Amino acid sequence: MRTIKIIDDIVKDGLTTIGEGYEITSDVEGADAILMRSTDIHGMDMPASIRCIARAGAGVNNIPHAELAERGIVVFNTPGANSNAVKELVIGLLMMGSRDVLGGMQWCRAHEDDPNAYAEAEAHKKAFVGREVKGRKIGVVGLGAVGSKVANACVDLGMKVYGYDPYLSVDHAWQLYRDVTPINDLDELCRECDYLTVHVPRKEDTVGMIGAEQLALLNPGAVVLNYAREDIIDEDAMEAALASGQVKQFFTDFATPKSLHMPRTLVTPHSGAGTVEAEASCARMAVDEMCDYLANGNITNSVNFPECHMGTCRGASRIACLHANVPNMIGQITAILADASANVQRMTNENSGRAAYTMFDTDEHLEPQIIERLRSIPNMWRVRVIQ
Ligand SMILES: NC(=O)c1ccc[n+]([C@@H]2O[C@H](COP(=O)([O-])OP(=O)(O)OC[C@H]3O[C@@H](n4cnc5c(N)ncnc54)[C@H](O)[C@@H]3O)[C@@H](O)[C@H]2O)c1
Ligand SMILES: O=C(O)[C@H](O)COP(=O)(O)O
Repeated sequence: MRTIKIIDDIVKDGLTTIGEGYEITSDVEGADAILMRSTDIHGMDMPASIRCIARAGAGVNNIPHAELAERGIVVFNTPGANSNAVKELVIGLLMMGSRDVLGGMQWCRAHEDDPNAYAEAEAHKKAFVGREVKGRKIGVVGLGAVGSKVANACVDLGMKVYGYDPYLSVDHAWQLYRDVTPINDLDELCRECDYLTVHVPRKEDTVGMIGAEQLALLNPGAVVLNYAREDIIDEDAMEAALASGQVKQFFTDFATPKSLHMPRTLVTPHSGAGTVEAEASCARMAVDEMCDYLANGNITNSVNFPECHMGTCRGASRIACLHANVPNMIGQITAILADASANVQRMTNENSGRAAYTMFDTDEHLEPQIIERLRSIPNMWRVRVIQ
């Protein structure tokens, strides 16, 4: 029986693909895997039993995945599974930023006991006149699963859409409408934008990437949206831009002590991915990735190990080696197997960044001392006997 510790609120619907042979445990100690969302687990005492962590969602800045790789723990996320939810909310807020919807509604509510409200509303409605997004310029920072959908939706709304993403994947490039103009320079993207929206992961080069300089390049009275992470946009710079009127309205998904007190800032409680559909599809994808890894050693959508697929084990045994991406690892592994006269049926090796993964099926079970020899290879992070 393999055990899974669930951290965070994972919807029941999303757990339906957990098959037989798995049980949910309340204790992380001794668990095989963790299924989680946004809880920050930096500094968590990670039990040696944990083999993988599946993050039901996109952002993994809450997980020390590089460090965990060296402990042989595979971290998964669920690319794209909540991107439509974020897109829909961002587009809704874009509309709110163009028309003072909230102000108008508040005015009406404030007049609920006024018998002349109907006539007064007619007289007052001029105060809530907005502008149309059609023909306006929007800059989209990050054109991944969310950004590409937002960019395309803005094209559909008749906006002039510009995108900045130096690491744009081929898949996302294929998904982008031709009307989205790529810009290779962030400042150039920001210049004269009426709207700016950020959709990048939180990492070293994205923290604070939108600062005073970038905000000053927007058209006066611009609307800015942050549905990525709280510190992609420098909060001090945003506060100053709101105070000066350079930014007319700021929408953010992050209720930081500062954002909650900034003028003309509408804060949502990290609800970008908050739809029943997105929660279920993230959880299902995370569960599938986790179960396939625990049962078969296959790796799909890991952020700290390469993709690796060998289907189910066809031999007597399947061994997975998680190790550093350095020369001569395969040489050392195969030398030990040759020494043991082990017949390898199938073998695969993949690498990405600092990590590599070697998996093989053998005709017979390997003796425990052979497994120990594999474990003792320098730079070997973990050896799993899967079957
Ligand atoms: N508010 C929410 O509930 C919510 C929901 C989903 C995602 N997010 C956040 O949004 C981020 C993006 O989500 P996604 O699903 O689109 O991820 P994604 O990985 O599909 O897309 C991220 C894109 O950012 C690009 N990028 C990376 N570094 C960049 C840089 N320095 N400059 C410009 N572009 C850069 C990548 O090339 C990629 O195309 C997530 O990492 C997460 O932090 C928030
Ligand atoms: O990165 C993500 O996918 C979002 O921020 C959603 O986070 P959540 O799973 O905590 O809603």
